[in-house]
Amino acid sequence: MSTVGVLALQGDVREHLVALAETGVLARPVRRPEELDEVDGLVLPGGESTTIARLLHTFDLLEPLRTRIKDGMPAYGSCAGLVLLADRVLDGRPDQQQVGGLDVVVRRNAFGRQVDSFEAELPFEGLEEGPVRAVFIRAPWVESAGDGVEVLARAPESDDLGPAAGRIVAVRQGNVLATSFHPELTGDGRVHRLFTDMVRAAAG
Ligand SMILES: NC(=O)CC[C@H](N)C(=O)O
Repeated sequence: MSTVGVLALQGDVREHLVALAETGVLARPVRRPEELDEVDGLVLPGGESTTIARLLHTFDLLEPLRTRIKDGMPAYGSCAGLVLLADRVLDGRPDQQQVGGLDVVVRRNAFGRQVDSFEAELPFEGLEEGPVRAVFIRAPWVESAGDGVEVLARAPESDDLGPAAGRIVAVRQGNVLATSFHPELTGDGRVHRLFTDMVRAAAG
């Protein structure tokens, strides 16, 4: 059975552990480098990306995590997790250290300037059985994505969203998956299943 970790330094860790376990993998929290060594994939949860980045450094996890992702370990970042996985961040702290791995530019708290939180039904590339109910909470959007990045979902083209309309909110680049929104909060397991399928495929 595959073991999938949730980075458990800050944020909504428990909700991801539950959503992962429902896909049939062994789900466990990761706080130490030895725990990172034992997982086949890792979720970076929502929370506060500046706090998580600082704790990654304090807990000696930043370099090992970068290395594992570079070596092909599947990683899934939701909201703050997307911010951490992006190679570049706009509106982050000037000294913020990125995990990186995803060739995108992300704008932090981007939707927050329009609407602090909102929900929407979004068509999601590769997921059957209809749109995903997406919950956005002070969410980032992907400002631009490199050629190797697949766009999986966009914000609705709604006038209410102003400049946020149509923005990229879900992406995949090889072993790295990320969403601006929080599928762990809706009970719809399809995004977590997509990720654990990536983990099983990588494990062979
Ligand atoms: N719900 C969230 O994860 C919010 C993300 C947060 N605004 C950040 O930039 O870290």
